[in-house]
Amino acid sequence: MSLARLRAVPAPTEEAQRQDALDAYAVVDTVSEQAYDDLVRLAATLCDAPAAAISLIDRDRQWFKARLGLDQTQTPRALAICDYAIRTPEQMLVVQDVADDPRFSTRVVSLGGRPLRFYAGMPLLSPDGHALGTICVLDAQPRELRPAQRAGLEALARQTQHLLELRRYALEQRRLLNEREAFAHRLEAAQADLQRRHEELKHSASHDALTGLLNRAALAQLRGSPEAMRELESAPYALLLLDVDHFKQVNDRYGHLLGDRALRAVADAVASSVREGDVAVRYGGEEFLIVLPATRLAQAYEIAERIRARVARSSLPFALTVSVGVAAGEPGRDTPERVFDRADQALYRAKNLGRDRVVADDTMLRE
Ligand SMILES: Nc1nc2c(ncn2[C@@H]2O[C@H](COP(=O)(O)OP(=O)(O)OP(=O)(O)O)[C@@H](O)[C@H]2O)c(=O)[nH]1
Repeated sequence: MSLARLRAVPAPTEEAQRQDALDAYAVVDTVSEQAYDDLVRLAATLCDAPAAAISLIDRDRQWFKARLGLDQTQTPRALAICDYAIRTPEQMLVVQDVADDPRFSTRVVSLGGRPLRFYAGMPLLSPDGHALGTICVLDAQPRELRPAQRAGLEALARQTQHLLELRRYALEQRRLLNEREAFAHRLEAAQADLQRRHEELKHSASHDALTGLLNRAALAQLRGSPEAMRELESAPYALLLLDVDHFKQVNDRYGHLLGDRALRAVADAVASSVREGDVAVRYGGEEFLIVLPATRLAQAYEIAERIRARVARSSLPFALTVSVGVAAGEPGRDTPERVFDRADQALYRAKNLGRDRVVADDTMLRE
């Protein structure tokens, strides 16, 4: 081989691809591993050499993944004979006497304090032919390799390549696994987000945005559910129909924002006065319907009074009052619509009697 060919420096793009190939193994600067150490020991024994190494040619240095009889863990690339070896990737580089060869300095590596004289390195290739480094044997005296030793060193180079491939395969598997896990997490998060949006949508379809109480659609759904109606009509129940007094004036005098605040105050008074299982609905603009299952008229009247008193005490910059009509239903006797009509008539009377009051329907007592 000519000197010129040995000196040929790889083109920058070729070198960049070679470096990428080496980086794909993520092996430089990793801890020592028994499998690589064993290959180096085998190389030294086979070639009857005091030193051997698996050398990887990194950007500006050679780094030894495994070494035997060598003092350094790495050297500058410019001093690395292995860097020459990888420029002829398909063949072994043998330097019988480094001291006789003007290309190399004997100070490149030191073998137990003695200068290097003999070098034989077989390039390690990636599957697409990029030379990553070498497996090499070294000696402090000039010499040659027997053909069987050359063949053995070539075989060990192939074994080193297999080891490196296994490493890359394991890394790739881990990367795919991580990717799959990340994807599964993203999917889970997206599903949770979808579920949350679904719940939000379901909530907003059945709740009034201003007050947080149920809306008319939810009431219609309740009315349409035979199961819910059976449950309601299994015991005496009551309905409250509540209307804010002179609410138009509130809006006109104080504006819609304060009007909205007043509606929220009424809703709060309602929500804090009913039990779990009661159904509070914003029925119209300033009208509320409260369904009280298993409740008799007198008890319902008390609840209505409590709501009325709480509204009157709410902290608003103006006085706010409500009128409430109360009616009760007997199972098997009154339809909910009939009870509703009675509550509505009671509310009408409350308004006519001067507002800010609760009026109970007494037709049941009279009938
Ligand atoms: N701020 C606000 N006002 C509303 C809302 N919904 C309905 N209103 C107003 O509520 C008022 C209801 O007025 P009316 O039905 O005339 O009754 P009122 O003024 O309360 O009088 P009485 O019921 O007879 O005491 C109207 O002015 C509506 O514009 C709302 O969501 N926010």
